[in-house]
Amino acid sequence: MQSRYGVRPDHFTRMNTQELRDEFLASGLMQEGQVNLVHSHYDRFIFGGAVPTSGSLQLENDADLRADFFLQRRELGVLNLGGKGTITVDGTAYEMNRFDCLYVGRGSKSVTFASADGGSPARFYLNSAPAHKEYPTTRNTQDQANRVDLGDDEHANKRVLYQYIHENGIPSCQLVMGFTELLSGNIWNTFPPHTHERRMEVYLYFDVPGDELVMHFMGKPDETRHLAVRNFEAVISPPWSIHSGAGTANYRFVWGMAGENQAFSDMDAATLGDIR
Ligand SMILES: O=C(O)C(=O)C[C@H](O)C(=O)CO
Ligand SMILES: [Zn+2]
Repeated sequence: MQSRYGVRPDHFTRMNTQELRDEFLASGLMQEGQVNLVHSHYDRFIFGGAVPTSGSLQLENDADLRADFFLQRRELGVLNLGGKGTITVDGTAYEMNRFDCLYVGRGSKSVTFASADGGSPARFYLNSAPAHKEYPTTRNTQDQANRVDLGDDEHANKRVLYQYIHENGIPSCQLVMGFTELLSGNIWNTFPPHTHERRMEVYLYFDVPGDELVMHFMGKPDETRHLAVRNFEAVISPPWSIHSGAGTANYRFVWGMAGENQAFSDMDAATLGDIR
């Protein structure tokens, strides 16, 4: 598991492109036959990918957690972004179709991932945060997620949010998780942007076609920088940073948050006039 230690806003403005990418961008998360995890020290959020092919993969404990097992003091959210698969939690198997989400409660000792067809593997995207109590392990389909329609064609930001783990959905200690899809011909996400000093957030971009990319914007609203992001790359957003993107084509992205509260609407909106 890689560690990312975090940066102050005044330090952030002095970083060059490579330094920004090294600190905030995570690549290579979805490698076939592997589990790859990144541990951000913002809210101790762990994110990554598990792509089982011929055999199953285990969510292994990590020495950095000083725990007896990975979920001893943590909760986990998993979204399947690939082919059909199964997640087995302490002996109970959950069938996972594309866009099914599984919440796994604190205290679960064994979590394994498998694909129905290794040639078209499940691509499990994982978000985990420290947890103070156990909530039930729960699977929801895309139909069970809360749908929120945002944006309009005039601003090229028409998009649909699917909220799975949130205040009025699957209950959790602090994890909030779902994904957003841009409708055809639309390219902007989360613009005008916002910050939420109470929560950090990670975006994983996916279904970015071919060589297309998303220019992801971050920083305080009046000191923005950008990262060029490809398919299955994630960006860590510190609580003080906007998180927004414009693609050269349309795309989807998973958002996951942890921190002080779970109120999705607790955002400090930036106006277009604030952005520099
Ligand atoms: O398209 C959007 O707008 C989003 O998906 C916003 C994220 O969900 C977010 O930033 C929540 O804080
Ligand atoms: Zn946000």
